[in-house]
Amino acid sequence: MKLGRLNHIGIATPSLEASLAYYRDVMGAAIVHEPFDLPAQGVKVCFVDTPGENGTHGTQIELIEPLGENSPIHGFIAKNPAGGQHHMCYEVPDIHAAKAWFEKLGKRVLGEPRIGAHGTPIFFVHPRDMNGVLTEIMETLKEAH
Ligand SMILES: CC[C@@H](C(=O)O)C(=O)SCCNC(=O)CCNC(=O)[C@H](O)C(C)(C)COP(=O)(O)OP(=O)(O)OC[C@H]1O[C@@H](n2cnc3c(N)ncnc32)[C@H](O)[C@@H]1OP(=O)(O)O
Ligand SMILES: [Co+2]
Repeated sequence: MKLGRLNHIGIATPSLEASLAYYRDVMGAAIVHEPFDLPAQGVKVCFVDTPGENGTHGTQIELIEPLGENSPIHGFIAKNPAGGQHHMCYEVPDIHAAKAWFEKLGKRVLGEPRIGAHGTPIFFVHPRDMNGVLTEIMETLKEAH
């Protein structure tokens, strides 16, 4: 597998509202996206864009707040009540080929590929197998022509 673009950095937060105020007032970010619920992933999400090339956005900050009783980030927020850096997400051209690659290396893929916040398939690889970093793999969005 070849390392792809860093699509987003996931930041867990107990309050999306407070985190958005921080990125706007302290970091000078223009907040252009609305928060939305992703019940299938147990999180409420809002993206913050960083600047990219030619007026596009670059790597995004993905703010995630627990949603529902079984949120996968409940444990993280319990250990880190103020929130913090939670995962890093890299793009790949083919999600199934990427999953096979990590599994062949003996890495623990957490569940089957499912649709993530960008509408393309994602999966996670256990942080203890990835140098301490919870790693999200995301299939690159194929633009409509
Ligand atoms: C918005 C949708 C989507 C997208 O499209 O982008 C998302 O990003 S959703 C994001 C939230 N979803 C997930 O995180 C799903 C995958 N995560 C999991 O399955 C679990 O969180 C986990 C990684 C298996 C951890 O489970 P948990 O029960 O919270 O923790 P444990 O206590 O069992 O932890 C085991 C071990 O791992 C360390 N750990 C836990 N979380 C992290 C982390 N975010 N980064 C680094 N390390 C982490 C934890 O400290 C334990 O370490 P040891 O004690 O040394 O074993
Ligand atoms: Co993510």
